[in-house]
Amino acid sequence: MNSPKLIDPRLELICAARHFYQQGWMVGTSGNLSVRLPDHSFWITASGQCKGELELGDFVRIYPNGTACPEGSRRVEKPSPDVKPSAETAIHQVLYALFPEATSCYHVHSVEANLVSRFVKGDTLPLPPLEMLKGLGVWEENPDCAMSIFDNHLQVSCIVDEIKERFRTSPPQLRALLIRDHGVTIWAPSAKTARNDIELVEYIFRYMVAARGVGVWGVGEERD
Ligand SMILES: CSCCC(=O)C(=O)COP(=O)(O)O
Ligand SMILES: [Zn+2]
Repeated sequence: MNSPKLIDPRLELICAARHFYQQGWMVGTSGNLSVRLPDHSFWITASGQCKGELELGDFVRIYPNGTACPEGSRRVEKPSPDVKPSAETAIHQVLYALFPEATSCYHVHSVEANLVSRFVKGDTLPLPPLEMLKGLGVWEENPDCAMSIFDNHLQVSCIVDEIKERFRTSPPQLRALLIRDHGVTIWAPSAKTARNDIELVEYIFRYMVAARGVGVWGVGEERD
């Protein structure tokens, strides 16, 4: 009997990135995706790669102490010295640390995410009570649901510190956060769920932008 073939988890990230690129959510080199392995290391997209054309060599494996696998070791998982992990690796790291059930973390940049991030000044974005929220685990009649928003900072470590601080004291309603004028990040228990969740949150953002355009009242605005 043949033993089942192990599928390289980077392949799923390559497919997801190509799909998001085609949607216009990972234009150019924007966004980053990671997948966590049973040993708690994770593969993350290398910095500055075109996300529509990723190959197996465009990933870096980060180990629990936060370092990439050392070159020259038997497990060379940094394809060459000039390949650097995503500049936003620390965001993936903090989310994996805060949410141990997460095995995938996806971050994309869409026009709609940036528009809705300006609908409010505060640190949460109320979401319209759409049926789609059920796909994100919100099973309530007329749900009062909001997504956490963080300010964008040039220093990624500042964004990380704010995520750590806020989520430690008040866990988010959804497995998602929005960085203002930047993009959304989701974390999920599987790659399949992560891809689904990105699609759903982007649908909700699109709806919110369209609803504003046709004057639907009160959608995604701060409540009094
Ligand atoms: C043009 S994208 C600017 C950096 C960023 O926000 C991003 O998501 C991609 O950075 P990476 O280092 O992961 O390529
Ligand atoms: Zn980004």
